[in-house]
Amino acid sequence: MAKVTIIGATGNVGSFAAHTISEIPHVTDMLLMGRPGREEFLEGCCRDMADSFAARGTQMRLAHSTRVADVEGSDVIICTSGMPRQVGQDRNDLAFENAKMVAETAEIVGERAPDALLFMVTNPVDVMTAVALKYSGLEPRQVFGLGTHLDSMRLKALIAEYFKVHVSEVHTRIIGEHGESMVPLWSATTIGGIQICNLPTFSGLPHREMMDTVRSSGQFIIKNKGATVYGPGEAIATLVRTILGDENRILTVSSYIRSEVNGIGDVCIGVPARINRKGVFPVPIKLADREVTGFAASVEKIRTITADVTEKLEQCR
Ligand SMILES: NC(=O)c1ccc[n+]([C@@H]2O[C@H](COP(=O)([O-])OP(=O)(O)OC[C@H]3O[C@@H](n4cnc5c(N)ncnc54)[C@H](O)[C@@H]3O)[C@@H](O)[C@H]2O)c1
Ligand SMILES: O=C(O)C[C@H](O)C(=O)O
Repeated sequence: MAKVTIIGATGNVGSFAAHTISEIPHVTDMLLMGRPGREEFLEGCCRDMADSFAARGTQMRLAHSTRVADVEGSDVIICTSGMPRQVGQDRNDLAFENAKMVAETAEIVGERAPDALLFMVTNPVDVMTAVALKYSGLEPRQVFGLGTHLDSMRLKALIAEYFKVHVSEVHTRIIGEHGESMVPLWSATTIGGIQICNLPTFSGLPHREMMDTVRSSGQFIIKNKGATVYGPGEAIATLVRTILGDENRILTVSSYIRSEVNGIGDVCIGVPARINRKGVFPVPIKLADREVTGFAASVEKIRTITADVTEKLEQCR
């Protein structure tokens, strides 16, 4: 039995995520939240969703609101509100504008729903996770972001296609920034449980091209259809299912690390974490030398942007 709130439910990602989450059996209540002035649109969303529930036989209480204070009683709060990037923009270009909204929202969430898990989707997601953690006052296990889970899914699909195997046979991870400096962990990539470097065909794998495709996927989709929706929506639902099912799966999300990755820490960034009903728990790992160099650079980049945004936020408060 759980209540899930989606802040930004009138947007592209929020509205599709609401629909995918409505298929999770643990969810008994869903609150769709939008900005003041969007009441009619939210009513329309609820009515439309109720029609789909009727077709599927889903039984769920559905409500809408434009007051963030109504998050009270939520088990999971997903923040998808904020500006998306336009063609040619980097996700980090959105940092300060979205941080203002995230800080304000997170403060209210911290006051009204101190036991909830706060799940950030808004970009740049690693920086927004840090801002949400700071301003909500919640514990690090309670605040996390979609991180490199979506990038890991994208890479997994490309590897499965290359080796002509089902995606469930592929385990792989991308860590670091959900952005240009992301780092693939080839050392942690397996197919059918066999390390990828022990497969003779590995030498022909177009690593660089695959990572170029993953890095540019968001931009490609935005250019062609305006927004990325289905991938993020399904990725969000996977995380919510993992939490509410208390599944203890290890997924790669943006989380506050102290020193879990080769002693590197004090940043919110994409890392493997065990996820259950209590929240998100980064798994201590030791990376190969080449991977550490890439990860350290990614951490440095995110730490610098986070510090800059936080300083600017403090100045305008
Ligand atoms: N982390 C990821 O993997 C991932 C994936 C997809 C999208 N995103 C991010 O999610 C966010 C939403 O993307 P979208 O395509 O749904 O955008 P969208 O424009 O369709 O929706 C944005 C929503 O946020 C609301 N909003 C915008 N500015 C706001 C503000 N200042 N205060 C309150 N609400 C505000 C809008 O009313 C709307 O409901 C973007 O930041 C986007 O980059 C992240
Ligand atoms: O690329 C974007 O801006 C949206 C999202 O982060 C994505 O990777 O799909």
